[in-house]
Amino acid sequence: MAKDPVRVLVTGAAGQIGYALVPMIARGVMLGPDQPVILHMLDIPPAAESLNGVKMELIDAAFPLLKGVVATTDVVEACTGVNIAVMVGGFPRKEGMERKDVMSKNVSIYKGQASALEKYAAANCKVLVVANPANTNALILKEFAPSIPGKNITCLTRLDHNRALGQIAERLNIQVSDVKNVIIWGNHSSTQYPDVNHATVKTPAGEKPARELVADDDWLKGEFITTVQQRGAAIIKARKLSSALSAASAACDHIRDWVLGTPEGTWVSMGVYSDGSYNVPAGLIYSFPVTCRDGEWTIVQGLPIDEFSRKKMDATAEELTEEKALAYSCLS
Ligand SMILES: NC(=O)c1ccc[n+]([C@@H]2O[C@H](COP(=O)([O-])OP(=O)(O)OC[C@H]3O[C@@H](n4cnc5c(N)ncnc54)[C@H](O)[C@@H]3O)[C@@H](O)[C@H]2O)c1
Ligand SMILES: O=C(O)C[C@H](O)C(=O)O
Repeated sequence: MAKDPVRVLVTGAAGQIGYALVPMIARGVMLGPDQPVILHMLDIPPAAESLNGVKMELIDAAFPLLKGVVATTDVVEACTGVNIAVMVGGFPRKEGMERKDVMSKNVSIYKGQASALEKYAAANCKVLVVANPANTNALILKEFAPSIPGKNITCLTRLDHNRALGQIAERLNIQVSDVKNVIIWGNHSSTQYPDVNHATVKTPAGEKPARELVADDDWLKGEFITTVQQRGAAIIKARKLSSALSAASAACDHIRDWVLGTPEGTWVSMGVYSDGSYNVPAGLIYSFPVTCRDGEWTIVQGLPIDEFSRKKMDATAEELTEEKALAYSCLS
């Protein structure tokens, strides 16, 4: 029997991530090849004509899974009945800026849209915040939508996770699909901690620790970490625009694994609210290793943390605590 369509909201849908993301969703990349979807696309009035152009292209692409398109500048219409909300709307940073430099513009958007989601989205709507500063926007959304279960509000660090997999694969000259279980801890910012201590690589002789195969601690503790931390800035420098296709693809990976589950023996990184695991201050939206099953994420517990990792995990938590205070000062 055909499945009922799932309503997926993409805010900022006329922007560059939106333009890459909506065809992926309509093709089944996010929710699977047998899951019909109805796309809800929100943008602001100056982008209305462009948003309508995206709608025209979606119709022209004749996607078999796409059962309807709502393109609107009305936040209530956009949020009504949605099962999944991918929050991309906001302003990207430009060359030379840190992600928190877009804080004052973006957090107020998230405060406003929190109420609309709370009132009009479907019960149990899953929310993914992509717009920067992603963790803090998600925190604001969570705090201003108290009736949405905290577990349903997440932010995107899967792009950083995928970047880390990519760097290990490039270094070892192997397929990226043979690398797994890297971790991004903390903020989607230059203080994030990409951790390979538990990562493994599939080899003809079985799974081996990535650290052992790379066999270069200086690189793993130095250039590997800074490359992943600074990758967003490197893309902006190269394209004069921030990452879009990789961000859209990572957003699909995040929702797909959350809804359909992570493969056995594999974890992924998601920005989720901290319950105090790994001594991360409770209540922050912090990136952890998680497994997903039956539509719920669970933080992977019990991983040994060495002193090097501890310092980096604490530094990124501290930045998130500061960002939270800054966000509230922008809102007041
Ligand atoms: N978390 C991540 O991994 C990650 C990766 C890449 C980009 N980003 C962030 O995603 C965001 C979007 O990036 P982009 O390159 O698509 O930017 P963009 O400027 O191309 O698109 C953003 C869109 O949001 C719209 N918008 C602005 N205010 C809005 C509002 N109140 N409601 C709805 N829509 C609104 C704009 O009109 C625009 O169409 C940025 O904040 C960027 O920094 C995050
Ligand atoms: O770095 C940015 O500002 C965009 C995005 O967060 C990224 O990581 O590519």
